[in-house]
Amino acid sequence: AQPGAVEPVAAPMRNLTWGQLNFLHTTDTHGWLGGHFQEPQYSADWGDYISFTHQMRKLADDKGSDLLLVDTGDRVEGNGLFDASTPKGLYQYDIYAQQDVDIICTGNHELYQHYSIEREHNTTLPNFKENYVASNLDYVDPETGNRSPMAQRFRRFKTKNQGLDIIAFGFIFDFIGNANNSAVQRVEDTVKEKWFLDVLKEKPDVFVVTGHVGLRMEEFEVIFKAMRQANWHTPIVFFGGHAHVRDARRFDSMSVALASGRYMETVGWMSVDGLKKTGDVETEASPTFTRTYIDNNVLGMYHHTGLDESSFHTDKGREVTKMIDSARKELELDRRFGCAPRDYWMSRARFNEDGNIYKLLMDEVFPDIIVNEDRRNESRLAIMNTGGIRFDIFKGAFTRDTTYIVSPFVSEFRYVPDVPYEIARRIIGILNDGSRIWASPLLQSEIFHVDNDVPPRPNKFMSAPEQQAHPELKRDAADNLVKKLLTSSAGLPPPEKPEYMAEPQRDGQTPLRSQPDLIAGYTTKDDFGDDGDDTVHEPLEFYYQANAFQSDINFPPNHKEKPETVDVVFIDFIQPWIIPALKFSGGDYSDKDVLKYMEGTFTSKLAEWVGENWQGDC
Ligand SMILES: O=c1ccn([C@@H]2O[C@H](COP(=O)(O)O)[C@@H](O)[C@H]2O)c(=O)[nH]1
Repeated sequence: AQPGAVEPVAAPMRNLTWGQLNFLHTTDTHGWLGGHFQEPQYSADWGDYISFTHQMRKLADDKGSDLLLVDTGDRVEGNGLFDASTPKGLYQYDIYAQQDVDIICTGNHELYQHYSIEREHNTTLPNFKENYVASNLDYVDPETGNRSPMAQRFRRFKTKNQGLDIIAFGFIFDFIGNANNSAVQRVEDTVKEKWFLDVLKEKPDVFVVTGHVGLRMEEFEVIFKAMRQANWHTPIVFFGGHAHVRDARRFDSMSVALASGRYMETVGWMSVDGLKKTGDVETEASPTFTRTYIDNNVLGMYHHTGLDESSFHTDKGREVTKMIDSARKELELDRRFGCAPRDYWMSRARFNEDGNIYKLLMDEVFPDIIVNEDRRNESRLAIMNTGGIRFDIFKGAFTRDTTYIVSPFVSEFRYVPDVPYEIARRIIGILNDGSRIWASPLLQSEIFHVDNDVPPRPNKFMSAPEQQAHPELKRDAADNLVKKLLTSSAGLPPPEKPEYMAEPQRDGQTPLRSQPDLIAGYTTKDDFGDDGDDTVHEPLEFYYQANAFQSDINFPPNHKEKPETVDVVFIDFIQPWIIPALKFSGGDYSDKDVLKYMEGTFTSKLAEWVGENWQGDC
């Protein structure tokens, strides 16, 4: 682990089950190759992971089984190691490439910016060559406009020890926010293509579908159905991501899926037994599957390899730890901007209570930072999406690294000037509407006048991915909130607590037992049961948060008086929802009415604010 990281403590552990074919899975690492400095249970770095995979491959060789490494994208954006350099990723791509990943695909974060698509194409692709699979993603040459597959559409190979015949795919969900030097083909169209249908006629021992796709998203369903229609008898193992959660899903008796969390907190383990090898007598495979979510720390890695501090680490692993350490120093990631006076949580505190990160932004940060000198005296509503915040703030040093961990995006603030307050006040309620208005075709044609075939995106995409993945039961609670928001006079969350804020939610998590030696962490419940986490944890609390939050700035001091008009200021990422929400509120606005509000990104403004306001000791 990195120097300065807090040491992990031993915790009650569950063992891994090995099979014929085994997988280690990372996803949504978002630049956290240095591990977590303030959370010991996730403190292993990419160098430790390299030592771990080396030792696990040795174990596989000894057992005569096979081990494959899979990564399902979103390797970039979310940590100083990637975001703090100019250009972004100056050190990250090289550090990441020290790992031998057998199957790797692309996430949406590799595609938001023109620049990161170029890096994916000219760096990650050559680094991983035939291991990189892009089943529904094309690269568009910025000079010629020519479109060609980002990488091969599928990969066929034999495993090292048993010669198992594998066909692997690499999908991305139907993402539409990509820069124009890439093109994502809809999954439902891809599975109808001749090349795909031809591959399904083959009879490998296993299909491995990697995808930057949440396990409960429709895209995996579509792929599964298309595959089973063409091929009834081959086991299929899916590896997904994007939702930032630990999850496992059973599609049928021969097909399962695994998702392995986020931010290098989790290394996913999947084992498959009962496979039939090509050439075996013509009987059907009757595979069995196991899954484990490994907490990313060296004590767990020692446990699973049966090694210790003196025998576990490899020269290469140590070398990569040094690469990370020196990159962090070059980037001055430990440079302290201020000291957070307490913890601020994204979902471990209620939306409107002290200690909630959005409350901190609404009440303290936005009124200070959302200022355009020429319009300083105008009343304004400043709106941002909760998903724009990516991580909690822990009490103590707030560093250059923390800035990017909390806010990695390059988003700026825009505004629509002089909007009648009667219209503007409704926006926040509509952004947080938990009903299905955003999916309604009527709304699309009658209110938004959308004449192309791209419907308004569901408004839950403004919230944090972890929450987007939460199951249906939250919808009713969200609907109740919306009713209150829409009828409340300011369009702000009403003063009384909506029902769902009253008690913490723990779906996806099962309380285990309360033991004094347990540390708080994931207690996952998936289609396999509730014994998936390798470390037995005390459950974390989870409170549902709104999609977007709002600060009323420079309002008349007497709260009963309302301004005639306000500037509607918002983070640029949510413009696709702000304009429809304005229309829905009765305002005839379009993208043409949107102007830049001020210089600087939210990220840079947050760092400045911390520097000016959190100058205590830590
Ligand atoms: O510029 C951006 C990009 C993304 N977001 C938020 O992130 C999620 C998507 O996160 P994944 O890591 O891809 O799952 C998106 O829904 C937004 O909530 C953002 O706010 N700004």
